[in-house]
Amino acid sequence: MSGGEQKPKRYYVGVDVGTGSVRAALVDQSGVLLAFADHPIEKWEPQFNHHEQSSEDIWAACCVVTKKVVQGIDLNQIRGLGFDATCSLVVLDKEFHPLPVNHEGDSRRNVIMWLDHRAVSQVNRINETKHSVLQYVGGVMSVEMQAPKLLWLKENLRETCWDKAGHFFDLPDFLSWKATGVTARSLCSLVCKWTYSAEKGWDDSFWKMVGLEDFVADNYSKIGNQVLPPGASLGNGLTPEAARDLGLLPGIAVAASLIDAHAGGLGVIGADVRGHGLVCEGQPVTSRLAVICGTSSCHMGISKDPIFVPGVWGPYFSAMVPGFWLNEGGQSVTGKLIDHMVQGHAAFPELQAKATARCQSVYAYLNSHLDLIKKAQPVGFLTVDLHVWPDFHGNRSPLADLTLKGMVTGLTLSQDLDDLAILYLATVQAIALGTRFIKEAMEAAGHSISTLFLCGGLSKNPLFVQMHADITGMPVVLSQEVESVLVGAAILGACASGDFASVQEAMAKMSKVGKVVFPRQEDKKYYDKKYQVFLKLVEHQMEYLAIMNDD
Ligand SMILES: Nc1ncnc2c1ncn2[C@@H]1O[C@H](COP(=O)(O)OP(=O)(O)O)[C@@H](O)[C@H]1O
Ligand SMILES: O=C(CO)[C@H](O)[C@H](O)COP(=O)(O)O
Repeated sequence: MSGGEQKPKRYYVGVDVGTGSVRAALVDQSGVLLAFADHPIEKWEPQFNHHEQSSEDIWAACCVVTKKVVQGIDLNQIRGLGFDATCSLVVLDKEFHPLPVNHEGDSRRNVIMWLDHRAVSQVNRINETKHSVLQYVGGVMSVEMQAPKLLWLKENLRETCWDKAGHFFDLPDFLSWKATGVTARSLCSLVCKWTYSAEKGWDDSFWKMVGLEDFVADNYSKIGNQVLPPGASLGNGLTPEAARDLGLLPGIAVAASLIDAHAGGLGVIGADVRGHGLVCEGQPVTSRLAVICGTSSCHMGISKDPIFVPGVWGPYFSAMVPGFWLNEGGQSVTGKLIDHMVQGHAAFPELQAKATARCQSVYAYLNSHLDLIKKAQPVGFLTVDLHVWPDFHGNRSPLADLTLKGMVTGLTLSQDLDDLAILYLATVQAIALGTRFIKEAMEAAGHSISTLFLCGGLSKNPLFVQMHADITGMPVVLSQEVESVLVGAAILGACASGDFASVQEAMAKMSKVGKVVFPRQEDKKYYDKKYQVFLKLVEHQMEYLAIMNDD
């Protein structure tokens, strides 16, 4: 190439399937987002605790957003494609057609969503086995994982679904199959949600013990017997049919995928932090906790050696950063809880009208309203007598108890906008207190965490970010690209293309620090007291349960 000529640019497409929408981005080699698009996806809740989606609807949304972000680009410059998605369960028949996961027989609804809690009896029986694989999910399997859902299908939809099924995919693996025709699964999905071990493979005795011996008999062909590390290139890349659907060229590299939280982790955890005054600058990467906050929040901590944290998923080997063990704490509803509290309040129509009049989101309006009513005190002090326990959808970590319920104490007769704003604040604080609870459990087991790296939809909320800093007492790092989960998906595509030698190299080059939010040390005493009350709330809930169950 002569001196004046520029090297052709290299781009990657990342696709992120969240709970409520699909997003795509065109990303360059330094991790800058050049184009972004999103599209909503359908959700059904046919009965309480049953949550379903459609894999065809999700794929159609992936096509819409991908076509949008590559508009006007020379397609030859797109080198790789990476997918991440929620860890929902997709069911297809032997010819790869959708099968119903519901009593109504509606085959369009062929996805049991990650937050579906239908398989309570199944997960209780699985946990009673005390099988050794349970050590690698924090000691207790979650109802949100795949084994209980598979058992539910076998026990409840034998003829219409189970007997006809040919393929059970985690959603991220469904997407990579749809793009390439390759049925290999990502190590990430299988290790985190399906009890696969990166070192030992499937454990036949587990599946036999829980009543799913069918998988052993057919050598795991329905749930995956070919496993690849995230970022590995799949088959011959994008098929001509998928290329047509997505508006890309056939043959471009497609990566083995990641669960969405894990893609967020890749997108933020490896950034160069020099020059930001952060204590983690002189510490190993294991001092960083990535917190991916969307519909749910996931707390991703890595370690060189396995750490067993009761009630926190993992340790999972190489499920996020290759060569590292991962522990994944979580809160099942966070964004969804904030939306629920705000939208269910009597003053919501007034809030909506006022926010619309100012062309603001309801959250931006509430944040400025809190600033107006706080008087001389810091905003956070408005909840001195209002406390929330946030487990409206059970506790994922560190109590691993799906029977726990939400609690609010400090209600008055008021239902005005001030009341809504303060309840919203107490809910945001409860979620941050939950993060502190998880972080302390991880530290008690051997993690040493000094810095939070936040991403996901909730990281766009400055109040949410500041409360996480103040309540945990740690600085919160936000990425330069607010859509860090998409950077993580693009890192996968970049690795599959061969443009980077390793996931670590791509992480270091493509994730960048944006803003850092430091804790207000002067408020520490107040939040320590809120934390004390927070822990009392759950203690009291358990006491109520004991009283009511006492004959
Ligand atoms: N601009 C914003 N300001 C405040 N909160 C937001 C904003 N955008 C999204 N959220 C919150 O983030 C949540 C959705 O996050 P997102 O990462 O899009 O979810 P998912 O990946 O589960 O689809 C919503 O429930 C909402 O509470
Ligand atoms: O279990 C998870 C990750 O392991 C997530 O909670 C699940 O994938 C949903 O993610 P999101 O809240 O971003 O939609």
